[in-house]
Amino acid sequence: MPRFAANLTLMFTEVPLLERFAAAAAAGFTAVEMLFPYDYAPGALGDRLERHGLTQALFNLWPGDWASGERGFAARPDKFAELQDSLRRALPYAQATGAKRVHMMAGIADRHDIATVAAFRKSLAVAAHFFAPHGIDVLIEPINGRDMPGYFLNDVDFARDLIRELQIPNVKLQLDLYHCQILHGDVTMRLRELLPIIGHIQIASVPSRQEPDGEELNYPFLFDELDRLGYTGFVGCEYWPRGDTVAGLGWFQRYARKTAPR
Ligand SMILES: O=C(O)C(=O)[C@@H](O)CO
Ligand SMILES: [Mg+2]
Repeated sequence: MPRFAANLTLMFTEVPLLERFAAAAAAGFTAVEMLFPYDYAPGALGDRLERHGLTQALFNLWPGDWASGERGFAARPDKFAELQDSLRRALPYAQATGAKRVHMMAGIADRHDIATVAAFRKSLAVAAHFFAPHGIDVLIEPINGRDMPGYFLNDVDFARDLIRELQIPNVKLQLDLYHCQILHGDVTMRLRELLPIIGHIQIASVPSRQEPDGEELNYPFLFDELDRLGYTGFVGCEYWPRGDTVAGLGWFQRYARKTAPR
């Protein structure tokens, strides 16, 4: 059975972020993820995880000024200092939460430019080297251009080829099935092919990016497929609830932890 992680940036927004840990545990989740933890003290997050018996599956490196359009630095030759700073900034959060994977965003950049590709390769090598002693994987995620116009990493095959070519053991693919379906389709065959390099999976319905309980993708089939493939990682629920988060968890009932959290 897949191990689901509630995305606390998108889910349980009925309450402030630090209270979402309790809400996720009460709903039967055993793991959580979030986009950016940097507004909170690392210890405060670690404390909530411990208190509610939760595992932190993932968080993102600091992406720069999101409001002004920044979406990470990894493919930005002009932002290498910021990329290095984002690694140092993430480490205390990984240590306090026990997260074993971080998502490194590529940034807004042209993927067909030699300099941006070179910067991305360099950033991956540097980040992987930085996190390897801590047992942390660096993930890259192809994101569709409708949601994130101009984003560098907008092709699953490009990410696959790069990961295979680099052969850095702690560089892996974050396969968000929502983006994969919009970008390419053929999700099941991609899961089968990419399993050896997948470090994290995320889900949402397509096209609404809401509960994974209808529309284009047949999630019960895909969850069973993950079992058939022997996927042991996490599945991040990165979707916008249609309304109340708990009311929308009908799809999750067969996977929820039944015993009360600590
Ligand atoms: O947009 C997504 O999909 C993500 O997983 C985020 O980490 C980046 O916005
Ligand atoms: Mg995602």
